[in-house]
Amino acid sequence: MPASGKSTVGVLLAKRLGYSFVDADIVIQEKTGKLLKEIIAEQGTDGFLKVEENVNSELDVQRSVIAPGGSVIYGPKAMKHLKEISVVVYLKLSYEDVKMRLGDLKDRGVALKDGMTLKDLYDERIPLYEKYADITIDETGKSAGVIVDELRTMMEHAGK
Ligand SMILES: Nc1ncnc2c1ncn2[C@@H]1O[C@H](COP(=O)(O)OP(=O)(O)O)[C@@H](O)[C@H]1O
Ligand SMILES: O=C(O)C1=C[C@@H](OP(=O)(O)O)[C@@H](O)[C@H](O)C1
Ligand SMILES: [Mg+2]
Repeated sequence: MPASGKSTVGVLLAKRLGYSFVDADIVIQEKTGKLLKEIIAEQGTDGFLKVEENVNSELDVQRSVIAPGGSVIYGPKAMKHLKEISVVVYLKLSYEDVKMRLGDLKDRGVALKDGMTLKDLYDERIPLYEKYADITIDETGKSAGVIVDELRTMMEHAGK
């Protein structure tokens, strides 16, 4: 989910593992020369999702932690690619915690279709995150440091 801590936890994990860190949102911005919210304003949510799916499908990295945007989950081509090249981690967070962390949805550029509430988005996405996850971590009440420690232990057993 947006604001579940992918970028925060991802960079800490990369440092601990001695890996590179790739934030797919930054790659999108570099490739398009635009802010995410500008892409959404100009091309709509569906247009943004296509750009995001294409960029994530083309990620060609090794020994890296990748933090994609939460909406990457809507792109089957991107998710197939990420499943092939990586261990996919689902950072599980309650609706209340997501809402509290997110703040201004428009400013953050969440891929919210017209008329959809954050709760609708949460309910729509949960089955998708569950479907694609290789590893799931319940983040409730855990600091980023604790989550990184748990992830490192789980990764050792994931074998990819
Ligand atoms: N384990 C955590 N506990 C509390 N707040 C967190 C935790 N991990 C991240 N955050 C905060 O949540 C917000 C969103 O984090 P971010 O890494 O940008 O998420 P994402 O990349 O998944 O959208 C930030 O303000 C960050 O400091
Ligand atoms: O989940 C979403 O709809 C989105 C999450 C954002 O990334 P984070 O998940 O890093 O916040 C970003 O990709 C885009 O603004 C859409
Ligand atoms: Mg992020």
